[in-house]
Amino acid sequence: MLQVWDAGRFAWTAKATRLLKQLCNNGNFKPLQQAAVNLAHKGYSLFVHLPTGSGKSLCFQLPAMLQENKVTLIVSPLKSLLQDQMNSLQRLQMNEKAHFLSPGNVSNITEHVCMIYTTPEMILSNRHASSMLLELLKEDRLARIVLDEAHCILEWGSTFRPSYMELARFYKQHLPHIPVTFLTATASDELISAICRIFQLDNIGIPHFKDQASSQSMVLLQSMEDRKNLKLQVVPKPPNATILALDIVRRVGQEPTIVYVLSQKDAEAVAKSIASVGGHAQPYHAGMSDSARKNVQYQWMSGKISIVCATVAFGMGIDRADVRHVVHHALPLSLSSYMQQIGRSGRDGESATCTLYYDPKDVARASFIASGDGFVDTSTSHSLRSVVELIEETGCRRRVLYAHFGQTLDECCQNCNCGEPFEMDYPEQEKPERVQYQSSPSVNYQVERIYQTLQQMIKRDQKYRKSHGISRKTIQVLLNEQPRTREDLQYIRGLTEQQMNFLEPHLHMFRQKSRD
Ligand SMILES: Nc1ncnc2c1ncn2[C@@H]1O[C@H](COP(=O)(O)OP(=O)(O)OP(=O)(O)O)[C@@H](O)[C@H]1O
Repeated sequence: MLQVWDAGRFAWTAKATRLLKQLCNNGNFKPLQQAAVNLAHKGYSLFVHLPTGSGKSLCFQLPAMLQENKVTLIVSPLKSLLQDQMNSLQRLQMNEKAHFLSPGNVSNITEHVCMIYTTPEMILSNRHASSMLLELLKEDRLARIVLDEAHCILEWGSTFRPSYMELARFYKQHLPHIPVTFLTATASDELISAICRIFQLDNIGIPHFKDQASSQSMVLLQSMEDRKNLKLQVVPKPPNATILALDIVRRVGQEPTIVYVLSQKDAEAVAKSIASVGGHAQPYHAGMSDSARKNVQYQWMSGKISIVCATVAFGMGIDRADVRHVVHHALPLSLSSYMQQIGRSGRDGESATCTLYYDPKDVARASFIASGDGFVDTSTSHSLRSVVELIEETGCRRRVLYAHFGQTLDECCQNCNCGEPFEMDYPEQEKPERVQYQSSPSVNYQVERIYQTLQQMIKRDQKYRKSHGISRKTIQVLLNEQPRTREDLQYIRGLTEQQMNFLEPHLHMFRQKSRD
């Protein structure tokens, strides 16, 4: 059914193709772009989960331009991202179609405007902006809400950007019949379900093209690229800041690098210690002035400095293809952030290295920062546990990472440092103690991983329904029994014929060795 949507057979196809040529330098549609346009034009809500650089912007720009006399509201977490979009529309001489909503620029929206770009804070805290939005709603001119970088809703919504969660409340209260498009390059199954729950949308799979569309029905369009050019490594974190700085410089040399840190203070401190050992580094974080941040970004983009020590805000929308290293100075707060951040490297297809420094002591600090208020809820601890699980993995890390996002990789990528001894060559007196892994209920992680992967597969496979899914309890039994054939499955209590059919090609999953 997806092929039907991802093709040109609709009344608006000719106009959409003309607009595409204008927007993309005579290009042709990339995979799933046409499906996004067609489904949006029909009135469905969408969750577009595509890799960075795959052309997600077109998935909302084009439907916005197709709808006459209506306006699409695009909400993005960073002003710099909004500015980039405005600049590229300007280059295409299409800037009259877009309006950048800021405190000094709420009125003067001309009749040519079909896209209003803004931040969540602007809608929620600027009285003029919210009443303008409600006015558009009253006049039936609000076509759609687009939430760019949708993973921020959960990852930031409960901590340092509460306006993301408030936006969901605003939506439910005032705009529940307006279709939404969520865009992100990283989304786990859990994130997608949580967003459906928060926005009260039904994830309906791929609809039949004759179905009656509804804004409450959300269609998930996703594909993930297996970025084999990224070498994933986890190394123990030297206990001393100078030795750590030296180690970073030794690894990255003069090559374009982003070092992700957990706090603004860390960004300053790490940049300083890298600079003190000869690296060309500068900090980048939200506590700096706009001009200071722009200056660092410029220096880095133009090659004047090679290393940016940054908080999570850096990277989104930074379009530099030749980043050779992403270094995690501390734990990423979730696998979605990790995926998003490593995805900034090697976008030119050349090899790049993603190095995560791990000290078990960092887990407590990361939980504290992730919780915002020091209160660690289950979703925060679950996200962090998945990160620790990836670090602890003795097999292929890429496999674990992709499984979290519902994708099965059959073989080790041969490009992660799995199986390597977890030791480094530090000066004798500074040598960190061998990292003691915290004992963890790995079997449960394994169950969860397989459960998420199977859930994802069942959703994609039209032969099966949700009810054919396998419970966590049964997965645990299957892990214990390790069935090899369809016949073996018949001895597992409670499995239906359909479940056995579904499981049969995936029995290898239950033979992965548990690490308890
Ligand atoms: N169909 C197409 N043909 C040619 N170029 C395209 C097409 N779609 C998008 N592009 C171009 O690809 C580039 C990346 O597009 P875009 O910024 O929308 O990607 P993205 O998926 O939003 O990436 P990110 O996750 O990094 O924000 C842009 O320069 C855009 O003009």
